[in-house]
Amino acid sequence: MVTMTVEETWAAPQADGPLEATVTIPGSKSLSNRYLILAALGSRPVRLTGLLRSRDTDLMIGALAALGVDCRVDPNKATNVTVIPPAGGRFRGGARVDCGLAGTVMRFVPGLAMLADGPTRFDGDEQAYRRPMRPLLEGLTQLGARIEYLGQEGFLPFVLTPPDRLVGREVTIDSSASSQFISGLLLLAARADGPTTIVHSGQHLPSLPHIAMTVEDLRQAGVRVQANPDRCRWSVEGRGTAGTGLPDQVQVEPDLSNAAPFLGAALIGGGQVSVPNWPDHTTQPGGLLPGYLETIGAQVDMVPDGQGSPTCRVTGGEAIHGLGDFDLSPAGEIVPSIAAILVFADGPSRLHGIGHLRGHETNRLKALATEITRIGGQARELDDGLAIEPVPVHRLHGAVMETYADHRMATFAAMIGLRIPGIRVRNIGTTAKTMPDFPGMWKRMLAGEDQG
Ligand SMILES: O=C(O)C1=C[C@@H](OP(=O)(O)O)[C@@H](O)[C@H](O)C1
Ligand SMILES: C=C(OP(=O)(O)O)C(=O)O
Repeated sequence: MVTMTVEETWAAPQADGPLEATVTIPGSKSLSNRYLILAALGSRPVRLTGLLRSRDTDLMIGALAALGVDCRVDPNKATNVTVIPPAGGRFRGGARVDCGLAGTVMRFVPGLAMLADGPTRFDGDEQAYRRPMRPLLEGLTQLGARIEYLGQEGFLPFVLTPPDRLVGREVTIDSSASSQFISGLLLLAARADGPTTIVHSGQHLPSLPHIAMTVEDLRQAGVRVQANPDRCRWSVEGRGTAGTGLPDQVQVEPDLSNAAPFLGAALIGGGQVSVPNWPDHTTQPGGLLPGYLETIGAQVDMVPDGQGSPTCRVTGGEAIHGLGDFDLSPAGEIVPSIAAILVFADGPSRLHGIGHLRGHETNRLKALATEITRIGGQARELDDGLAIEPVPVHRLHGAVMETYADHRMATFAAMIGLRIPGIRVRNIGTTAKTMPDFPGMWKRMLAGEDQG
């Protein structure tokens, strides 16, 4: 294990007065990586604009390149990328795919490997070896794949050998550990010969907005999908080698989950933070954020912007309220940001429906309980979530906070540091998983520099 001195940690800046900032948020990780996959599954070049460029999307671009997809980055603007699928829609076998710690890469790219002309080897960060993979790989096995596990069964690393031909059929998996298993199968099903029906057999299904996002993006790519989330069934028209047909150019929405630390800062630090280009309609779970923040005590205004989408302006209120018993299963990925705000609440919160966060970048329930306790707060894991009790702010104190290679634990710690002096953060660079320059953006927000 690498140990770090205090000097190597990042001193989280405190808010020394009410915030007054406009922050432009880079493209959505989830949309960027879906569009990259959907473009690769098509038969014509697609130009993606406003694409997120961060570790997770660069890993996706690297994975596509390894499989024979030509991804051309605009030399004048790195967020514009043209994706050129391989001729005939057949991906290059014999590839090695590095998934890093990216759920979207490890759960979506094996689908592409089903259409390759040879086996593909999947590997990733050591920490990724603990992220669940088995239900996805069982689904792919039902579609004809052969999986050879190279480490622990059910986890990375593994080799996937594709079937000679991908034929649609009914596939049943338990997706309670991650919605990404269903999304990965849905994306691939667009290229099957004949229809595919995907059935979820488990009790709980997290992150339903992310599944709705996959369905909407497939439809945008001309693929017919019947979605019955209430019955846990999704059917996809298989378009065979005709593949998907995204428009020639697709603009990516800002990442609304990455907006959460900045908008949440207005509650913790006081004042106002605005995020421009807030989509009028979105499938991103971050679309639920304005409503959550209002419940917690913020004032939220959607300020019209004349021509484009409105600006979301969040103003911190007098008090921060606990959420009581609250189901966060639709928006698990923003739990660390919500939790950071709730540390300062005047009442308790019991966040439910998020047991699957134990299989995220790290065991987030354990990490959040540990880090809240470390600064003098009170939190404990629940079977399906996290309980946070109010503690007077003068009892909270500085500490060196761990981030567990988890970008959202790093932004969580930065949020805590807005109000508590002496917070230092280990490995702030881990935020590069989904945000290219979080420390710079945070500093500019605190300085009130307009990033709009
Ligand atoms: O499909 C996606 O883009 C995602 C789905 C969610 O995964 P889980 O269902 O595993 O939480 C989310 O947490 C993750 O950040 C991104
Ligand atoms: C869970 C997350 O990421 P991943 O796509 O790696 O699952 C996340 O970003 O919060």
